[in-house]
Amino acid sequence: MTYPDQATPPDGSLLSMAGVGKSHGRNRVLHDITLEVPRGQFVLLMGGSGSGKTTLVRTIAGLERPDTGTIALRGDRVECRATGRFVPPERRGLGMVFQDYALWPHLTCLENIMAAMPGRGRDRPERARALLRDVAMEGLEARYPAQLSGGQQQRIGLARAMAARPDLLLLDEPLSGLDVEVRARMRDQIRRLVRGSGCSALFVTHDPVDVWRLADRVLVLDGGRIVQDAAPDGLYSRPLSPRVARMTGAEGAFPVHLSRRDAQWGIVHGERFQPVTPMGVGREGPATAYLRPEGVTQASDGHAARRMDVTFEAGRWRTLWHLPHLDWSVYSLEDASPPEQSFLAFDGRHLFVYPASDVAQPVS
Ligand SMILES: Nc1ncnc2c1ncn2[C@@H]1O[C@H](COP(=O)(O)OP(=O)(O)OP(=O)(O)O)[C@@H](O)[C@H]1O
Repeated sequence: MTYPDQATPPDGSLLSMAGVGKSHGRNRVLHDITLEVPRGQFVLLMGGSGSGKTTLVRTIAGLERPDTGTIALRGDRVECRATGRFVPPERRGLGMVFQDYALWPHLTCLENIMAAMPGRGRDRPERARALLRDVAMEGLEARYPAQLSGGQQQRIGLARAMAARPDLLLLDEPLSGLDVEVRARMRDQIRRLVRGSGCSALFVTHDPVDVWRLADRVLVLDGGRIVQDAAPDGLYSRPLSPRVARMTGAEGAFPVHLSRRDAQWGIVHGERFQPVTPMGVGREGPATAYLRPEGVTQASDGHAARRMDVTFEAGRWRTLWHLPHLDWSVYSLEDASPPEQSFLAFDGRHLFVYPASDVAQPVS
């Protein structure tokens, strides 16, 4: 879909992209990206390495120009290849936080934040201090960037991005490179700041935890195309590709034969008909299955299984089982320490079946 050149984008959209395409030489990096982001929405952008996430964010920022299509912010065109219209990054009213977002080295933390505030209002130091408090950096206002840890620099980068009161914040892997604890804290701060300000965010990440903690909506990019656009619960209940299944905790890939019985899809294991959730497979035949631990329970009429490994995680036993007659290795989550031998049953709502050729690449 593309809008006629002078047409107004749909009402209420903060960001509107239509038919945006981009190539680097012969490498097509973005294909016909068409997207609306309303005000106040937190959008996650996920996808494998090289899927085009950074390029997409950079075209919205105006740091890179697409070859085709239009981009509008607040209803105004900022990029239109057909007319040549181009609004430079500094006039797009966006906040940006990138993984290696450089702070001005010769300015203190407080000065870095104040320098990003438009106008000359007398309340600037006070507002800058409030932002420092928001990112838990009070007391460090006189420090220079070189005197800060990576996580602290990233927090100042976030405060600086918010200083101009943007209505759209672009974040390109702002948490990568931070250790787990700092990452969790920073994630909470981003959530609080973005929610508190009412701005929209477009957040690039490889970390599935971000989906559950931050997103209103998730866009999955593959080969420069948006292949899934869903709320987190939709992503969980209907992962459209093996990659997304893996992002939501499923393991595979098990070769299976998909069958249909009484209008129900399933796989046949000996005498048993195991219901499944078919994803993009419309006929019987060879297929590939992915299973989530939430769909595995011990049951006396289940498949014989041998415990291979067990770890205690967040109050539960995450157990790896081997099922010899299926030759599947699957995880379960147990409330009590599991026995060495047991029987396992599967819940078809967590057992996803894809065309045989679809096998997930690593998530990152
Ligand atoms: N300046 C450039 N010149 C040539 N090719 C480029 C350039 N920038 C990006 N690419 C290519 O475009 C594709 C998409 O890159 P991009 O950085 O947008 O992916 P990504 O999804 O952000 O990846 P990652 O998760 O690894 O950061 C890749 O194949 C990359 O090699």
